[in-house]
Amino acid sequence: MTNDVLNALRHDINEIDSDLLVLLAKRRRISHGVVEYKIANNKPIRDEARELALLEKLIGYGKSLGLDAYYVNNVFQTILEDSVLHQQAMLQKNLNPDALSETHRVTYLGGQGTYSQLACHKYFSRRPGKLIEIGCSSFDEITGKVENGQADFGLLPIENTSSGSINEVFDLLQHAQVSIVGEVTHSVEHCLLATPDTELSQLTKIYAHPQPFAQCSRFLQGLGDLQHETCDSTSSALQSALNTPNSAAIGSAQAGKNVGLEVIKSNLANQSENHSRFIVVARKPLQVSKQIPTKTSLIMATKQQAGSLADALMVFKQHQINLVKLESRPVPGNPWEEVFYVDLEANLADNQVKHALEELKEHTQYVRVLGCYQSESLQAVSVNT
Ligand SMILES: O=C(O)C(=O)C[C@]1(C(=O)O)C=C[C@@H](O)C=C1
Repeated sequence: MTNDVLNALRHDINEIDSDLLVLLAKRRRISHGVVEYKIANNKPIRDEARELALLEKLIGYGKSLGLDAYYVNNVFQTILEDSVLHQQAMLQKNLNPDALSETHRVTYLGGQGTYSQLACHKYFSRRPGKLIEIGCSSFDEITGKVENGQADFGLLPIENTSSGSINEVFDLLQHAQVSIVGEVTHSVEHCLLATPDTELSQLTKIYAHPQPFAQCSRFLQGLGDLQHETCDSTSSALQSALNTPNSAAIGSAQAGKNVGLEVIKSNLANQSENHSRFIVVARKPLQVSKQIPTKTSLIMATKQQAGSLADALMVFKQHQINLVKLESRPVPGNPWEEVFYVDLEANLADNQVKHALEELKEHTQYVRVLGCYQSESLQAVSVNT
């Protein structure tokens, strides 16, 4: 094949890709039209029966065109997720017109190319308005900036599929004067990044934030006796690797590229599916529409007596509220006392949640609502392929 033939084929591919983008943008605009109908008629945003019917039809049609079911299903699940999340964000904007203004000042850990920045872009891409980003060097600084009004929103990583809960953030939520107003999940693809021409065998030191160190522990054990230096953020780890010969940092390929570091090894995480969930915090709580899946997060301290946690949890069962997370953390200054973080699959405005919170007071020393927000962990409909 000559170069000209290759160029002609690439030209055709480029044209098809552009056409696909035009169609995707058109589909999204039509989906925005549907949300107006759903607002006016008080219908749930998600229609799983419609999604299933759509996927089955598309998979069948795809087969007739020689496209396999797995491929068609994956492509359209992504399109549907985008459509649902956009519709939900529009609904929320409609319900809280003042909360999302023309510009959002958002603060997160680190800077360019960090996972926090990628998650921030993902979350705010669905919310119209200009984004002003403020990098911070600690979680305390993030909530501090939201509390004192220097930022409208803060983004905090709360859990990861490899390393579990991020305790520092749970502890911060005990006293920070902020409300959880959103969540976003982002896939984390850890790479070992070093200056050009550095070989794995030459490394003597690795820089990273404690979270990537924990999430890549198996890979790091396999490297033997290298020095590990923990950094405040991935951004500072990258800077250190840039300035120290025979060293590397752990971060995303994009973060490395931004500062001139190259990937010398990828897929470092213990689990191949490595995702982090971030919460979005603001000074004031938001209202969440009953037309979308919602989470309510609480913090509670049970009484110091036998069975009090079980009694507290029974309250949720009696009110048929699904509990999706339960985390315990020690109370600073009170050794052996624990507080519990609870995520409920429910809306604070629901009567059963109001009643449950009232009853919970009998079984706890205190309960505080941390926030009620749109749940972005969508469960894809399952299709027989
Ligand atoms: O058909 C609808 O009700 C839509 O809102 C559109 C759409 C889609 O993008 O195809 C989006 C969300 C629903 O869960 C189902 C389908």
